[in-house]
Amino acid sequence: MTPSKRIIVALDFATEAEALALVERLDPTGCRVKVGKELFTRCGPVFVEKLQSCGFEVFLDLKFHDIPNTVAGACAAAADLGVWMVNLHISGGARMIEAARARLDRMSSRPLLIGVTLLTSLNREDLSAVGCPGEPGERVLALAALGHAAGLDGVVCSPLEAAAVRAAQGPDFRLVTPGVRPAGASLGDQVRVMTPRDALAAGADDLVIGRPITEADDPLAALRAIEDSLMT
Ligand SMILES: O=C(O)c1cc(=O)[nH]c(=O)n1[C@@H]1O[C@H](COP(=O)(O)O)[C@@H](O)[C@H]1O
Repeated sequence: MTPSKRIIVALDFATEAEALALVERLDPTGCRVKVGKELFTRCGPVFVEKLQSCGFEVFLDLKFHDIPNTVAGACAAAADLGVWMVNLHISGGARMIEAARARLDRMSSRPLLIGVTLLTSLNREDLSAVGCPGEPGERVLALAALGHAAGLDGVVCSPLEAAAVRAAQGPDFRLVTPGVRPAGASLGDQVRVMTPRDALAAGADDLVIGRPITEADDPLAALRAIEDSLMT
């Protein structure tokens, strides 16, 4: 796989027109795209199908978190939609993940099932405030282990935790990392971040990148600059 195919462009737009304006300039053989809560709530499955008909592999990022039966059904719906990757929150527990995986395994083809460990917008203080004292890295490692044992194909984590998760979970466990910022780029609400190049070096398989591309004056040039930074 070329380094550029490692990039998943987060289509966090308010309208289909804005998303399409960028997507029409992207090469589906060079990157993947992510549809998250905002765009999916506005445009729904029809927009995902439109992306797929243009040749894009779609990461459906709805971060399911509910009782096992409900999450299993939602994952089956994602599989029916034909998406490449779907995610859930590992904090929903082992039985929720096992139910999702079991339902997907009964289907003729299924998306990669990925679990969110700890949102990249959270730091130690945020964790403590919601009753989970301790280091973010420790919590990520524990959740990744739980998720792997319950049947996940991989996890979403910050690139800061990628090397430790890779060491603990082995080479075949997929590491999807948002919290990626080119040197000097605005962090926005992200807290646990690394540059694209450092994230890859730390062992990330997929780099999820949104605003550094979508909010750039020239999004395509921003994407190309990130791709170039991965080659050098
Ligand atoms: O699951 C995700 O994709 C995700 C998990 C996480 O912990 N942090 C995180 O930022 N994301 C998503 O990754 C994208 C990052 O976007 P930017 O911060 O604009 O690069 C957003 O669409 C988030 O919803």
